[in-house]
Amino acid sequence: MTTVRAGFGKRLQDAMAARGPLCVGIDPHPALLQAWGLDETPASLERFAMTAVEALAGEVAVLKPQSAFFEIYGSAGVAVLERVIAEARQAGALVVLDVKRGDIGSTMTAYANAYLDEHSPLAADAMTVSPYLGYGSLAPALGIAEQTGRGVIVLARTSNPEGAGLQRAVNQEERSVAQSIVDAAAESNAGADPMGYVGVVVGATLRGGELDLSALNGPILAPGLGAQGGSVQGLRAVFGSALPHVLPAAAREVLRHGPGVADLRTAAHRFRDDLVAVFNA
Ligand SMILES: O=c1ccn([C@@H]2O[C@H](COP(=O)(O)O)[C@@H](O)[C@H]2O)c(=O)[nH]1
Repeated sequence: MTTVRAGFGKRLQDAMAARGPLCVGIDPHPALLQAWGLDETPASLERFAMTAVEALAGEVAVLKPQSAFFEIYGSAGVAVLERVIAEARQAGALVVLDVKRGDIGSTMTAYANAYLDEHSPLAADAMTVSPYLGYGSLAPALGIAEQTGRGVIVLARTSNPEGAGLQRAVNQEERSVAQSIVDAAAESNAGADPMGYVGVVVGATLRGGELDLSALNGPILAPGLGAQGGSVQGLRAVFGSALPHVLPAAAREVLRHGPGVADLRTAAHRFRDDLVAVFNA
């Protein structure tokens, strides 16, 4: 295990300051492949994903490949994912691998080694994890992330409508499940400056005021912009004073402008400029 530079919180803050607060998802949906004139083969997957990397990795703060869309193609798809991660990082983007893993501790160690260890071909800057087996079960991933200067981003209050029933349920301490995840992440980040390595996912599709994010001291990944109905203009209402820690994310909203590299870049720049205006308002 090799330690990389500064911690993930600091690296993310620097990237957002330099390139703007935008994370673009690399989600090779079958419908997007078709819209780009591509078929559903590993060669087309590679063409799609590497075009997105070429257009965006030198421009935006974070790229977030969605592992599922690569896994569809088996080992050929995973090989493309390896290339996406390596070349995006080489071009200066931070890579958050959206894999949403979560398991008992011993297996969690293996997942963390797969996605966060420097020597793994799939090592990203951060991975998404599911806390459904309990926040404590994520400890191996938190440990490896902290030691290697990487991040872990924990599902808290997701962007999809089906998440509400489970995530808004109230526990014995009268905290919602989502709030208890935010509170646990806040404990992991305590004392970190400028912010810690444990992020949470909170959808950009939510109404404001549901969660207290004031003590988190970590990144807030906010998917759901565009295709899922979340709006850039609505971000301040959703996140309030936590907005400086928010990393807004969109995949289809940017990728639908392909397959031209220049068109993708222009769409990302426009999106980023809209976000900067809202963050600075
Ligand atoms: O709460 C969540 C957590 C993750 N996602 C992922 O983000 C992208 C969203 O894609 P869009 O095209 O911008 O809708 C996708 O990979 C999801 O798995 C999320 O949407 N919500």
